Amino acid sequence: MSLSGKTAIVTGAAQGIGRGIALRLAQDGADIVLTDLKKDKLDAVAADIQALGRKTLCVTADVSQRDQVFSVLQQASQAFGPVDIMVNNAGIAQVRSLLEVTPEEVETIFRINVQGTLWGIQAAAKTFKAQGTPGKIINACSIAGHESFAFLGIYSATKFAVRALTQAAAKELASAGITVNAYCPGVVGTDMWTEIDRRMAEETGAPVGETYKKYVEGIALGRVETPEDVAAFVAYLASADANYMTGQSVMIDGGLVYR
Ligand SMILES: NC(=O)C1=CN([C@@H]2O[C@H](COP(=O)(O)OP(=O)(O)OC[C@H]3O[C@@H](n4cnc5c(N)ncnc54)[C@H](O)[C@@H]3O)[C@@H](O)[C@H]2O)C=CC1
Ligand SMILES: CC(=O)C(C)=O
Repeated sequence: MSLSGKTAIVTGAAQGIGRGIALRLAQDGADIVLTDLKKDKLDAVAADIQALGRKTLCVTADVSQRDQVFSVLQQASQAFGPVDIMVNNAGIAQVRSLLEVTPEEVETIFRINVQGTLWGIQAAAKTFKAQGTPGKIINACSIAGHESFAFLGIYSATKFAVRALTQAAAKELASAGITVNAYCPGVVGTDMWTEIDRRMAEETGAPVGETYKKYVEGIALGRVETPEDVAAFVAYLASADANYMTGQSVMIDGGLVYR
């Protein structure tokens, strides 16, 4: 489905799933506003997208800071005019026992994964309403937003919260023609999983590589997920083909968690 003439914003676009989504939406015809904390990596993704003939804008921003997220939307509008698609992808993982996790650690992950998504929903919805246009908001949830995992309890709680925000935002924004959905990947071979595996080894004493292997063995389709697998589904959510869908957090995990 063509996204020609559309402008999309992708947070956490410097690497991993966000990079994959940005490239796929550009392949489908959208101009892309890329935002992340990592300026150099953003510039490299922008170069790849420009090679596809699409326009880009890179904005360094921290999604946990509401004013920075609103500034991204403002800069996007100034550069490209109306914004059509907001992908709230940025997030961090955390491997910690529930008995040991500290208030500071809980606060950090909730500020990024939950508040970061909320500020993205707010800024995008206010922009779409001011433009008087429909729009699509797409959030990064996870299999961990449907089933909580040991030593990933706080991370899972943030993703359950993303699912709650997705449902409430869909209900609040439907009358404005704004749809809100979320993608729920399983085990995607990005830096996030390298770090989860490393920290699982520290927390549980499992050999490095063991946790990753165990999770991957549970995937019915028998292979690790790629950013492109996730991006293909996000491209559908961003397209007119998904116009009648809202409030859903859908598994795209190769068959790992069944709901
Ligand atoms: N890798 C996986 O297996 C899965 C990932 N997800 C979710 O998908 C999203 C992307 O994950 P990955 O690409 O794997 O992670 P990643 O760690 O490879 O990339 C995350 C990106 O987000 C950026 N980021 C982190 N904190 C930020 C902040 N405060 N402000 C702006 N940017 C920030 C990082 O700089 C990085 O470029 C996350 O929300 C994650 O929770 C969900 C399910 C599975
Ligand atoms: C990183 C993630 O969302 C998991 C545990 O699948």
